[in-house]
Amino acid sequence: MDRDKGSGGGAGKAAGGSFGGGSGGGAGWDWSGEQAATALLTPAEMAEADRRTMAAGVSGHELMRRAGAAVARAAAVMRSAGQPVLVLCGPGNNGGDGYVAATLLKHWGIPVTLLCLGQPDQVRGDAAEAAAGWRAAGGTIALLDPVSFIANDRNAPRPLVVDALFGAGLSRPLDGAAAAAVDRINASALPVLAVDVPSGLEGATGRAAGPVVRATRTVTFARLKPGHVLLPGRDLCGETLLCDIGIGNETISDLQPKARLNGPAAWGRGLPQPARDTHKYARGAVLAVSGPYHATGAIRLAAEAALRAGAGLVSIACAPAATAALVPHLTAVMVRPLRDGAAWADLLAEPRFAAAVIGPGAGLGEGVRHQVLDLVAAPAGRGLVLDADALSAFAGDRERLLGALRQRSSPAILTPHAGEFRRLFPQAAALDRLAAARAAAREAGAVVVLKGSDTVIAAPDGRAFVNANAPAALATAGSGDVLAGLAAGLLAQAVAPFEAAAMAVHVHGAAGALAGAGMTAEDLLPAVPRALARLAAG
Ligand SMILES: NC(=O)C1=CN([C@@H]2O[C@H](COP(=O)(O)OP(=O)(O)OC[C@H]3O[C@@H](n4cnc5c(N)ncnc54)[C@H](O)[C@@H]3O)[C@@H](O)[C@H]2O)[C@@H](O)CC1
Ligand SMILES: [K+]
Repeated sequence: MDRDKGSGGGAGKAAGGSFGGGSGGGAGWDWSGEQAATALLTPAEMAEADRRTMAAGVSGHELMRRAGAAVARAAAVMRSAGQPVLVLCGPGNNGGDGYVAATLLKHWGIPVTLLCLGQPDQVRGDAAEAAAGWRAAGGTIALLDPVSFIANDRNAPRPLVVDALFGAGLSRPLDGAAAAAVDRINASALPVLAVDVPSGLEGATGRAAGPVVRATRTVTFARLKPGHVLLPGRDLCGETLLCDIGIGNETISDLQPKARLNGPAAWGRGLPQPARDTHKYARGAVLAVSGPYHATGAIRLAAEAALRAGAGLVSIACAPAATAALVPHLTAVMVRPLRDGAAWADLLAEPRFAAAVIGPGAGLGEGVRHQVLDLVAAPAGRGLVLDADALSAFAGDRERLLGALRQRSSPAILTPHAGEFRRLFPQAAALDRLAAARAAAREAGAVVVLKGSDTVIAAPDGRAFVNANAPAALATAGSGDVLAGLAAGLLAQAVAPFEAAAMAVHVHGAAGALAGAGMTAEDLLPAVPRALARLAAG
């Protein structure tokens, strides 16, 4: 199969490094178990998996046959009774899948029309063979005229559109006839089944630099790609169906992919469970640092979330003036008023605290910067979550924070939303979200949780989880404070920072789904134990 040609020159090279297979490509991630199913493959990695599968003896034609058959099955299920199917084929192997699907649908007695973008005699390799198969089955290939290919006539039958124009081989934004065709598809409001990715979408990033098909459903092969879960790609795909085309787990794990879909199957371990004979001191203590009197609510949310995540004890350190605002609203969480610098130093030196969280409601002054830097420099082994103001306070002095973070032996967790991220990592912010979080994590030597509906959790070595379980209702005041607290609570239980961050994000999303529409951050707190119970039950 002539795939290298259409893969933008990327075959054999993943963005940002060579494929694994021995030279430490994705060191630190075990791919031997069910985690292999959670890999998110870049189009370049997918093309390489395809090439290796072919080298192992499965022909390119056979791979295309399997992919096309999966598309045909999906189309047959999706169309309503009597509905015709309109298959739109592009010039590469994505179009090849379309020819195979059209041939099968015709065999099954389903009315199919096939239109081809560009000259059919320019189709090469396996796609040309698939086109020949379609012709041999009695099919005709007409040229796609972007102006007229979808009838305006309201009485004409409304077909199911199979979008096999461009897939993983997209090498530049769509323009000309391709762009016009995409615009026409989108304006038609017809149901669309996209092959691999909606045409125009970048599989590696979930972005589209030009026109892109808005699909109802997308069939993809072997593994999800980042573009299926990152926004806006996830929305443009509609419902995504993943189909096996016989690319083995071993082939994929040999590539040592650097991204996973976040969730229990991806972590390689479960959430921490208390031992039967444990006690509160053994479950890990969290130190949460409060802001001033008028801004104590945020740290209370974080502190209570840390307790619910399983920390044995949580103490909020605060200025004496803030005590009166905190105490009436707390029960299990303890309050530690700090009368002077000596008390702060004593607190930092207490070995009991396994993790700390600072930032929610903290304020932006030099005092906060000092507290943050003291915590960053705290004894090795203490986990640290920096959120909100703990990040924004360094907007004009970023190197001071990043330099200190890089000195840590165990990475801190940074949990910026897009605005905080831009302030701290202005250069990385121009990249796509996956690349941005990775660049920031590398620069800071920290785990970076770039928050959003498609939160990316990146480690300094380039590994990343992409999260997709967050309901829109999570975008509410105080929600991030709960997330920061969950991460601190997991760090306190000796979960490693990268996994703790990924678990916190997933639990946060699951709690949000349970709390439901109209929820507030307070509602998230009681939903956390319910989310944990569901996750524990599998
Ligand atoms: N494991 C795999 O890699 C498999 C891939 N398959 C299919 O093969 C597809 C990838 O095939 P290809 O690599 O041939 O790529 P595509 O079919 O996505 O597109 C490649 C062609 O489009 C042209 N092109 C790229 N961007 C363009 C633009 N903006 N405007 C106009 N022309 C443009 C290229 O020059 C090339 O001719 C996948 O998406 C999938 O559908 C399946 O057949 C099964 C297995
Ligand atoms: K497509």
